[in-house]
Amino acid sequence: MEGEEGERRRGVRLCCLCNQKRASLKRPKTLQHICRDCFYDVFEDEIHQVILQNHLFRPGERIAIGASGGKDSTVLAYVLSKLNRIHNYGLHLFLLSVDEGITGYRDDSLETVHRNQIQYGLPLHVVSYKDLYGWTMDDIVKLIGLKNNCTFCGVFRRQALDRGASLLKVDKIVTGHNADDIAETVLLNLLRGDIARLSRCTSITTGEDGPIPRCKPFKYTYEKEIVIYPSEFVYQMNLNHFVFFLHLFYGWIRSLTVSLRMLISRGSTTSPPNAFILQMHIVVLLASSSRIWKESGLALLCVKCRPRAILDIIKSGENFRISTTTKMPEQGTCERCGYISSQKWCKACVLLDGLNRGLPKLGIGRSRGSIGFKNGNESDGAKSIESKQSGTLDF
Ligand SMILES: Nc1ncnc2c1ncn2[C@@H]1O[C@H](COP(=O)(O)OP(=O)(O)OP(=O)(O)O)[C@@H](O)[C@H]1O
Repeated sequence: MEGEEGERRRGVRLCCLCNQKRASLKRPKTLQHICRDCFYDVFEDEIHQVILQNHLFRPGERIAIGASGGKDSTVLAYVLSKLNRIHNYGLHLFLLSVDEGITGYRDDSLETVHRNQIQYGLPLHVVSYKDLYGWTMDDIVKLIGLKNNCTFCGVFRRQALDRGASLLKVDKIVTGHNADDIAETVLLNLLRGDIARLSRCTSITTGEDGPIPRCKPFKYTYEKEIVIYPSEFVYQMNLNHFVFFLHLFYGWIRSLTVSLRMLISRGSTTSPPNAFILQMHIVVLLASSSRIWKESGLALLCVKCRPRAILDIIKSGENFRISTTTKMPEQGTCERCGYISSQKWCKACVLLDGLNRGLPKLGIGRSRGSIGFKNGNESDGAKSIESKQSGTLDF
């Protein structure tokens, strides 16, 4: 108490949650000035509440964490194993990584996943495009060139994660998609008029009718907070802060050089520069639509002053109601591999067929005209559920 009085007298701002310790950061989600301990507590507790309120898991379930080696999935693996331990969820957790075969990018991030396997004591399973499809992304880029290769990467990754998950016999897959990813996807789907995706991109659990459901425990977690959180590792492990930040700095420099290298060689579009280009496209699209600009674009840009903008966009996405007369794609299974598909062949099989026949562009773009709708009603306006990527949620 004396300490608190003393801090006050010295004009030090106290944490607005515990009112005892010195506030050391401004929380990006709420702009509250809080101390480090309270930040870690609220960060973890909010995710715990999201898991409980949405009944994401049941005791005894086997859960695969989609581990890309990036910040989101690394923090997800750490937080989920901690919550599982302290709240006795009773989950069996696994790390599942997809190696797309992108030299200088995925091989680097897989090193992180291998480190996480040891640090968190979680079993790791890696599935590769080379083993599953006979092609690496590097091979595909060589064949198809600079444009459109993200279609291959996205479609194959989605299916590869499902295939890896079924090998592990898991009940669910969790991914590190965060609130910013979801808000971005809502806006993209809105701008593209993609009703089918708009209706499901805000769901915390998707694919319940597919092979393995996918959950997003970070649905309401802000990316900026995920970036702040890792210093918890330092704190918990009593590591030397200098060494940690040196390591972090080294990581940034390394990803910057990889990004620049890929930008110069204009390699695979899964690279960070393309994510940046995509975001730039959104800004341009927002700028060209005055209404959206007013209602959400401006809010997005002013997210620093009005952090709720991200949650509001997610809420608007959740509140969308689809008219009952809108025809939605009919889900079935691929005649070739048995994967979910609204067409005769799933998108991965169409793409793979094109690659193997030396006609890689065969399956790119809308599937109209290539392989007809299963039930023959192609002209009804319903589009393939796997026909194109839309936002960061489709991977
Ligand atoms: N190669 C992969 N292997 C396994 N899971 C993946 C892979 N790529 C993406 N994911 C999953 O999808 C989520 C979102 O992927 P995205 O490509 O948008 O990366 P991100 O937003 O930078 O996330 P991260 O920081 O975890 O890489 C990741 O958090 C991860 O759970």
